[in-house]
Amino acid sequence: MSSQTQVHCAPPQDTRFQANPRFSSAERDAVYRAIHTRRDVRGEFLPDPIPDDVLARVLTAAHHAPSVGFMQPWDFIVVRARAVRAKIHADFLAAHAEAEQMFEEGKRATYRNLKLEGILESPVNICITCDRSRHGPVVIGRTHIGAMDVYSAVCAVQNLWLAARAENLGVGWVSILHPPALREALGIPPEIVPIAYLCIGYVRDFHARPELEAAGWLRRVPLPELLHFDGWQGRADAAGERLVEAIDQVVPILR
Ligand SMILES: Cc1cc2c(cc1C)N(C[C@H](O)[C@H](O)[C@H](O)COP(=O)(O)O)c1[nH]c(=O)[nH]c(=O)c1N2
Repeated sequence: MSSQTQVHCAPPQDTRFQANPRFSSAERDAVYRAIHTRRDVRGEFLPDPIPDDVLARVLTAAHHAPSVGFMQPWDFIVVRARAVRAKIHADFLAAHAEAEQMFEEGKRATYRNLKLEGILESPVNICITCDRSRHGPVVIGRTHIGAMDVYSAVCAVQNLWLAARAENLGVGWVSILHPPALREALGIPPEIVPIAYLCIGYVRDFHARPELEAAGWLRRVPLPELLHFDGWQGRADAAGERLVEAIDQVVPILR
């Protein structure tokens, strides 16, 4: 990065980034609003450019994700060149046609008609990668579960996704790609793992519900169905029942 484009994201006098003050209820609600109104965006992108300061904040948010042993295994490939995006889009079309055949016959037409990427419509694509050998072979927290570095890179994806929502930017994750084609298009070295290919840009609209839910593909599973108490086979005691009742009272913002 050139010195002219240096980003000052959190100057010490800026109280927004002080560690200790408690969140006000308005700040808390803003965080939940970002979580509940974040959407996977495919077909709603506008071509408007993303200002550098906005993109800088979103990337800085991604870089401040948690990571195993503070490894920060990620890199960010910012893709604007249409020719590069066109290459990746061509691979998407090939993978998408293959994917269709993997579903049972009755679902193929529905799958074919789903919009599952915005590679060319969005002005910027970002590939987040994972350098599994960064800082050497032994990493605090990855000594016994080897995939922790990959999970860390996914945390960066989620930070980016939420920060983008707060900036009124849509993000769509495209994983219907052949990894070798992605590597080739972006010149990713063999030791680096591509984790997420993301389309990012301003949007006409954020859908109120996940598009796959609106299309009748899958529904959101009620949270109580996913709760287990004191073990996989555990049953709710009185405290568990109270928690389930409390969950029923949670009204996700704007839903
Ligand atoms: C790891 C991973 C991979 C993908 C996705 C997500 C994640 C987490 N999603 C987005 C996914 O379909 C979406 O998150 C869910 O449908 C829920 O919708 P909302 O994100 O809540 O709008 C996604 N969407 C899409 O249109 N094409 C894709 O290839 C992918 N791939």
